[in-house]
Amino acid sequence: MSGRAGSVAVENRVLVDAEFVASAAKDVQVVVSGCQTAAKVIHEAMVQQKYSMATWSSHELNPKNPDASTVNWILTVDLLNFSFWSENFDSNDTGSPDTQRFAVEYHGKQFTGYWSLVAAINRAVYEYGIPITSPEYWASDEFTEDVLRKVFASSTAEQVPLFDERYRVLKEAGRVIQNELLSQEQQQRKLVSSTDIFDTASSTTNAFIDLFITRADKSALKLVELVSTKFPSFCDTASYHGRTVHIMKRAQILVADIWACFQGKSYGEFNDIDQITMFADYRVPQMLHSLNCISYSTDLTHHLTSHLPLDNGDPREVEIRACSIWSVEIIRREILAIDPSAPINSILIDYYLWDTAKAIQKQLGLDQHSMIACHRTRSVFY
Ligand SMILES: Nc1nc2c(c(CN[C@H]3C=C[C@H](O)[C@@H]3O)cn2[C@@H]2O[C@H](COP(=O)(O)O)[C@@H](O)[C@H]2O)c(=O)[nH]1
Repeated sequence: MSGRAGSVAVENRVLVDAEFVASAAKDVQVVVSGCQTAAKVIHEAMVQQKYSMATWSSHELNPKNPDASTVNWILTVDLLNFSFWSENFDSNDTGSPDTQRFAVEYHGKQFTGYWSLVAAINRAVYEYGIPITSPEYWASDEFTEDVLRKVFASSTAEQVPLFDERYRVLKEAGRVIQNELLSQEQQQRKLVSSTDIFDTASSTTNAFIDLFITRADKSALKLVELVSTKFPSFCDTASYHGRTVHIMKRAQILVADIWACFQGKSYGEFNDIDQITMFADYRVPQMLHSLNCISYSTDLTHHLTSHLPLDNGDPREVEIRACSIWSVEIIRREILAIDPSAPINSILIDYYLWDTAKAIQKQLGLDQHSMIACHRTRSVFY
């Protein structure tokens, strides 16, 4: 499977590798019959709910009238979009701040999980006046651990997981963008005979747009490749059976969030967006398992229900993530077989499954008996 991007075909490594792992997996199986059944249910629900890329902006905390600065907002969120599950609190994964799991108070409400991150970013920008979405700020001496501690100030006993890694990821991203700007200016200087006509004042505000989105030339796969090559924290791969497999969860959701936020136009225009796969996090696999799209071995089931940790890169963790990607690909193909004109892709199927899992958590207060526990991997990749 390859995306046709501009003149050069960019191979869809994530999908090729997901199929490879699914065919070799021992502890996780993709249940094709379950995917076919789920495809009908998901398709009908998405039609009924009018679920589309516009749903992204309907979320309370997501930006409504996007402009160039919104790209930096999305970049910030998706650089930090990892590992919100609680080690010692909320063992039934209810998502409630009453369990004292990490929570952020914003606009008089408590947000946990992924939404605690978005609330923290919005609170920093709009209430604290901290320019936390500026790559120039990340690279500056003003941005210290104490500032980030204020950004992630918790309203419960638990602090944000992986605080040190979050600080390192932003600092690293600031340096990457600064270095990219520098080398671009040096190249441009070489091209210009005399520097007096060359405007050296480069704006880092739009640096990510100029250095990455523009260079990707409307190819989603190219943009995934660019960010995962330049930003180590986006380079989400694993070694499985001696082969490097590409998962690229945050690089792909970064592209998807830009596409959805700008509704496929402006900075969100990509000619191969349908090549982006499901985002291999820890929440959607739980939903796919409950829909019988993937199944776990007895040993793995016991491991998860016992809340035992699973290392990033453990073959079982790679199988959960890759089989989830492959099962959503089968669901996508099944929906298009039912309705070839359905305006869906793996992004929207994923968003729908994630939003639905969160709605179930909120309504039922997820307990171990209704859905299998999420796998517990501490990682900056998801
Ligand atoms: N596969 C997939 N994973 C996603 C998302 C999102 C947020 N997207 C929302 C924004 C706009 C869209 O409409 C979605 O509503 C976060 N995550 C991941 O989940 C985990 C957090 O879970 P919990 O601790 O329970 O909140 C963590 O790994 C995080 O990286 C998604 O959409 N798909």
